[in-house]
Amino acid sequence: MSENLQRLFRERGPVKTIGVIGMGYVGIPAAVLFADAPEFDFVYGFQRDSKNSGYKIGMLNAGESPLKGEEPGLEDLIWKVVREQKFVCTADFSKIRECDAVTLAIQTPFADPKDLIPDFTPLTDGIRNVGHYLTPGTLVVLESTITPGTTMGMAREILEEESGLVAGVDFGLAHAPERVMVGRLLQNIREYDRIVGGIDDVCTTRAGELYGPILTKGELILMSATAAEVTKTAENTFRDLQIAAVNELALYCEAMGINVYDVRTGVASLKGEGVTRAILWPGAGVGGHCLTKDTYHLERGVQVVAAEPPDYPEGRESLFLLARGINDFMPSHMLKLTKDALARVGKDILGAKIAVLGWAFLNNSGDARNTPSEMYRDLCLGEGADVVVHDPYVLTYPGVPILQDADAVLDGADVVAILTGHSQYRELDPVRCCGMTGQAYPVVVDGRNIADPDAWIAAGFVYKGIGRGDKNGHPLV
Ligand SMILES: NC(=O)C1=CN([C@@H]2O[C@H](COP(=O)(O)OP(=O)(O)OC[C@H]3O[C@@H](n4cnc5c(N)ncnc54)[C@H](O)[C@@H]3O)[C@@H](O)[C@H]2O)C=CC1
Ligand SMILES: CC(=O)N[C@@H]1[C@@H](OP(=O)(O)OP(=O)(O)OC[C@H]2O[C@@H](n3ccc(=O)[nH]c3=O)[C@H](O)[C@@H]2O)O[C@H](C(=O)O)[C@@H](O)[C@@H]1O
Repeated sequence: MSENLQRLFRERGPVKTIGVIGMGYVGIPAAVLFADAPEFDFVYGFQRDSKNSGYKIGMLNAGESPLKGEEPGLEDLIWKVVREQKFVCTADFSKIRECDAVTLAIQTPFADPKDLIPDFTPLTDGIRNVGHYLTPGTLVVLESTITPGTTMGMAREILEEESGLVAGVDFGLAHAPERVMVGRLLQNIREYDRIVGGIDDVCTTRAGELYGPILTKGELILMSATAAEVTKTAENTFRDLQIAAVNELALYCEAMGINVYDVRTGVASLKGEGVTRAILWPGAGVGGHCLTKDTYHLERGVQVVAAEPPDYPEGRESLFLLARGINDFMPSHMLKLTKDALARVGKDILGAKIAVLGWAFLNNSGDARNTPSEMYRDLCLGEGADVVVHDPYVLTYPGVPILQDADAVLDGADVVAILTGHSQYRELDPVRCCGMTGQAYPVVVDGRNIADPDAWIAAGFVYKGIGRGDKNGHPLV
């Protein structure tokens, strides 16, 4: 069967014209890197002319980047490939007929973060478009983060239905997940190893020929399409698991009256040939666009792909889902630390003013997607507290006033809760902060190991810190 496809690839020759669908954080850098590679002749950037994103077409064709934030080298590269007439952005999907390879980098959000069912509508719309214009001998690659089983399942079915062609016989199909981080898009695509997985070996090889030319330090790692889908979701599932492990350790250390950071230093010191303990950092919770969803993609994937449920300890919850539960528990633990500290000075959380320092989910970032700070704020509001939020990078957030004036947030606060490890919070002067609160014994709850316990206790705070069992029961000064 794949001999036919091999023949078609041979007749077509090496990939020369590429189509990238979805001009976003993933599609734009990929498209211009393909366009800049001497191995390829021309790249179409396909972008639907939608209300929200249609503006990107004009910007890109003028050599400008529509992406927010600093992306070193990206705008120069866009300008270069546009000037050299190696790249054009278009909403004319019929140009797919001219492409030897088409990649799809379309968003795959969750319809409702609570139900964690992915909304593949934009992606299936894109796949349908590709199928409509698909010609024999073309390679189709899904780059979006997808539930394992999607390439071999939904994507293949739609492409075959729309084109009347057969995957693996008339056209190639593969998955090559993205690992880029906003802020270093070009560097990540060039330097990270690239997972490439075809629905069969012929497709995997062809897909490797597509990505090889844009890698500098990165190596190709070839596997099956489903293994590539599992790799992408598992790499974030494992990071979430590592964080959950150290969060659980922090809770134990608090209960045992010891300092989790001493333990962390000790554990991390165990190094040697093949010996490592990838112990990460405990904190107030796990936010972001990746770790908060990819575990659920993996869990759903095993239901889709496995003919039989996996063999697993009877009645035991998935370790990966338990890890998600522990990480999502950390804002509740921050609430418990808050209430315990207030009780130490005869106060109740009802009516207390809580100053939340940090809304972004990541230190020194303005990205607040799925931020644990929101979980903590909601819990405090549910207890009748008055919550004010400070963040130096997040300027607005739907339904939540975010202040950039720390003094205004600290003024009269009963509690100072540090939810994000922004560097500037390390510079806070506890004595001045205590004065700003105007309280006899204000509370500080440190979710990111930012505050020096002794300094804040000496300044008159009731201190609580995640994992700081050695300090959390300190005598009042
Ligand atoms: N942004 C990131 O840092 C990373 C993203 N990813 C994954 O890559 C995928 C893409 O993510 P982003 O680039 O961030 O999304 P994005 O939202 O920035 O870009 C998607 C683009 O596709 C366009 N689009 C949507 N439906 C379309 C259609 N039917 N036809 C043509 N264009 C269409 C949108 O208008 C938008 O311009 C997602 O699955 C995401 O999970 C993976 C790793 C990192
Ligand atoms: C392409 C992609 O999906 N990249 C992922 C991305 O993860 P993300 O942007 O979500 O950042 P992250 O550093 O994992 O942090 C996620 C959340 O976890 C928390 N976090 C992170 C590390 C840690 O030791 N403890 C902890 O509590 C952070 O505060 C944050 O709320 O960036 C990670 C990275 O930068 O290392 C990378 O490992 C992930 O695979």
